Amino acid sequence: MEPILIPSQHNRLNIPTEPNEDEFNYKSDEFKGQLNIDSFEILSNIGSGSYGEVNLVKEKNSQEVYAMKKIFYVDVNDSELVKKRAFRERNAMVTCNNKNNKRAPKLFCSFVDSIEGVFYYVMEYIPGGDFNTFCYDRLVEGKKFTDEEIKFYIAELVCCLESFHSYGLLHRDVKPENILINKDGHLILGDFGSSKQAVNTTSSSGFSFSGSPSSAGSGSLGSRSFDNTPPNFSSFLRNPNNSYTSYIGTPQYMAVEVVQGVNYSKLCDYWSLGAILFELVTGTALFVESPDTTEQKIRENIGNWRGLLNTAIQKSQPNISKVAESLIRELISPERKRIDATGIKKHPFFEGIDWEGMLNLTVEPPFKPTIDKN
Ligand SMILES: Nc1ncnc2c1ncn2[C@@H]1O[C@H](COP(=O)(O)OP(=O)(O)OP(=O)(O)O)[C@@H](O)[C@H]1O
Repeated sequence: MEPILIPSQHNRLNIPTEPNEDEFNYKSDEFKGQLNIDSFEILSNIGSGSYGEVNLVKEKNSQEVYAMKKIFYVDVNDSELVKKRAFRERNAMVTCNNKNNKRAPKLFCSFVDSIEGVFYYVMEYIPGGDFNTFCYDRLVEGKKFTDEEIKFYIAELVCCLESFHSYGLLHRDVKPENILINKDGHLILGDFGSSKQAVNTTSSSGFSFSGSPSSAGSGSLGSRSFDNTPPNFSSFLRNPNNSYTSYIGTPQYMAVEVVQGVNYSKLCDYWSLGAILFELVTGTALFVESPDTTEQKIRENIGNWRGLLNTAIQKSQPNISKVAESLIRELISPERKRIDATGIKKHPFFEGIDWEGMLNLTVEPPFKPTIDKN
């Protein structure tokens, strides 16, 4: 299901009509090629989403292989919104690069072709496919995830989210399709088009933060604003006065506060994690009754989450352990009560887990993808 955005909410953002190439163009230290589409040979199509497509490409000089995402911004429904998403994505990836984040695809370069109206991102190719396909295949094979497997994958996602949030970024579209599997079987968080960066609006009293409209439009923002990580960042994200209200995400995984259009914080990503946990444990989606369930109905279901969660948990007995149920209820919960990474790590569901190893990607994944060498 595609992410939903309400354009009027995004028009607050002041983005130049023509994308500023200086702000969008980016080259990592390792990348020696040209910022030009002609420097790449397209090998195959890897995937496509609502805003563009991702191809496997080879840089002609170095013969290095990359995943290239292209996003078209002319002749599309809401060009300004698409541009805004493109800058957000670019900025979030640059931030992750600067922080040497191992849980995000590395961005080698980004550039814009203003004649064709396309944004390009040249990323590290993550070859194990997406987590949605992986889960779906398991379901079709009738192989349920074991508790140990679920523990591993949810812990990996906690590490992804914790690092992302630590830079002041909210992902806002956490769903299995946006999670990639690397060659070793570790999970990597992708698709930052819906992300939001808090802005350092230094005040006389030191750091203060707001969801200022300029956050998505500034090309260098990702690398600049969090060089001085605020001491009190997590409490900012919890503070309703400083949080966000844009309606964004993918219905089935959207937190109730996002659906209701009230203030939300990084905790919206942990609701999505709870919805994924429910799916891994039960093999069914929490707020979707059938493939015919409309987006409107899903939103209504999320509004009535308490009753639906109780019924869904009852229906899933005895397949759902008490400890898994407890973690689901800590995540699919009102925002003020929901736990974040700190709380999640202490939850008995994760008893015995090596969090240090998880963080460093040294815990062996339960599954290693077979990589097609061609
Ligand atoms: N770095 C990468 N390496 C390998 N595959 C990738 C990479 N980035 C994206 N993909 C594949 O391409 C698909 C589409 O990418 P992505 O989700 O970023 O596009 P999108 O248009 O923003 O999608 P959405 O509809 O979720 O907004 C992903 O589901 C994934 O399968």
